Amino acid sequence: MRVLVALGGNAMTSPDGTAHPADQVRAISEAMEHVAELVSAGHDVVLTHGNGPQVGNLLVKNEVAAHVVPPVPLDWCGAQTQGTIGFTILDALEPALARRGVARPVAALVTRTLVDAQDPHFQSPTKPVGRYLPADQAQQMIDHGQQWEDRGDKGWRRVVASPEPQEILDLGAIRALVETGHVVVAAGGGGIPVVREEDGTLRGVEAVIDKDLTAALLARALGCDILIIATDVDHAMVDYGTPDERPLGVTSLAQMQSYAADGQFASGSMGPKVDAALRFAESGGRSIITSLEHITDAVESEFGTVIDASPED
Ligand SMILES: Nc1ncnc2c1ncn2[C@@H]1O[C@H](COP(=O)(O)OP(=O)(O)O)[C@@H](O)[C@H]1O
Ligand SMILES: NC(=O)OP(=O)(O)O
Repeated sequence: MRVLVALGGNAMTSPDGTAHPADQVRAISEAMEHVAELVSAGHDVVLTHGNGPQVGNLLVKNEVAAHVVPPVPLDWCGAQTQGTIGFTILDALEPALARRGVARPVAALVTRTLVDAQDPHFQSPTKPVGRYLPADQAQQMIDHGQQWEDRGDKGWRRVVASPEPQEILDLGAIRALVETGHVVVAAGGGGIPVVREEDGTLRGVEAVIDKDLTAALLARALGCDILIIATDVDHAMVDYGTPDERPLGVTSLAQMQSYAADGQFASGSMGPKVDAALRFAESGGRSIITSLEHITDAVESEFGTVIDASPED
C-alpha cells in the first residue's frame, strides 16, 4: 500500500507547546519507531508534519531580536521549520529503519504550496501557532496588533492566516523520490505558501497552511491508498468531552459527513483533521484518524476512525 502519514504537533513536541529542542528530538525519535514499523511491514510511506509550535517560536524570536537583526517573514519561518524538522526526522528514521533491517533511502524536500492571493482566510486568521499564554499576557500582544484566541484550558494562542492549499508545486520531485524507493518527508507545515503573480513568477506569502488539508491534497496527487492522520487520540469521538462520548471505528463517508455537519468536531483540533479525512475519502481513498502508536494497526487491521467511501455512499 502507498500510505501518507500526517504527523501532528503532538507527535513532535511536548504537549505544553514550548517545543524545546530536546523534547522535539525525543518525540520525533519515538515517532520514527512507529513509522519504521509501518515501512518494515512493506508499505511505501510518505510523511508530512505540522509546524505550529515551531513556527510560532520563530515569530517570537523575530520580535525579540528585531532591534539587532532584521525580522524575516512568516513564509521564511515556515521554510526554516521544514529544514529543521525534516533533518531531525531523517536522523531518527534512518537508524530506526536500519535496526529493522530495512534498506530504504530517506529524503526531506523543501516544498512550496500554491495558495490564492484573494483567499478570504488572509483576512480572518484561524491557525493557532506557538506557545500558550494566560489571558493577561495575550492581551498585551493583542495591544501590539497581534491576533490571539482563547484556546480553552491551556490558555490563549496567537492565530495567523491559513489559506486553502491549492496545488503542491514540488509534486514532481516528491513523486520521483517515492518512485525510486525513498521514504519522503514533504510539504511540512502544509508547505511554504506561495502565490503566482500575473507574470507567472512565484512569491512567498505570510501564512501557515493547515498540514492536514495539504496532506489530503498530497495523498490524492500521489495516488495514495491510505491517508493516516496521526495524533494523540486513538479515535475521533462523537459527543466528545461529555459523559456520552464514544469513539468512531469504521464509519461510512455519509455518516462522517453528517457528524461533521452537526458540529461534532472542534475547530482548531479535530475539525480540520476530519475535514481533511473527508476530502481524501470523497476522492475515493481511505482516511484513518488514529494515534501514532497505532499507525501500523490502522493500515493492517482497520484500527482507528476509518472513513471509507463504501459503494452505498
Ligand atoms: N471529537 C473529538 N474527538 C477526539 N478528539 C478531539 C475531538 N475534539 C477535539 N479533540 C481533541 O483534538 C486533539 C487532537 O488535535 P490536535 O491537538 O490539534 O492534534 P495534533 O497536534 O496532533 O495535530 C485531541 O488531543 C483531543 O483533545
Ligand atoms: N501547519 C500546521 O498545520 O501545523 P500544526 O499541525 O502543528 O498545527
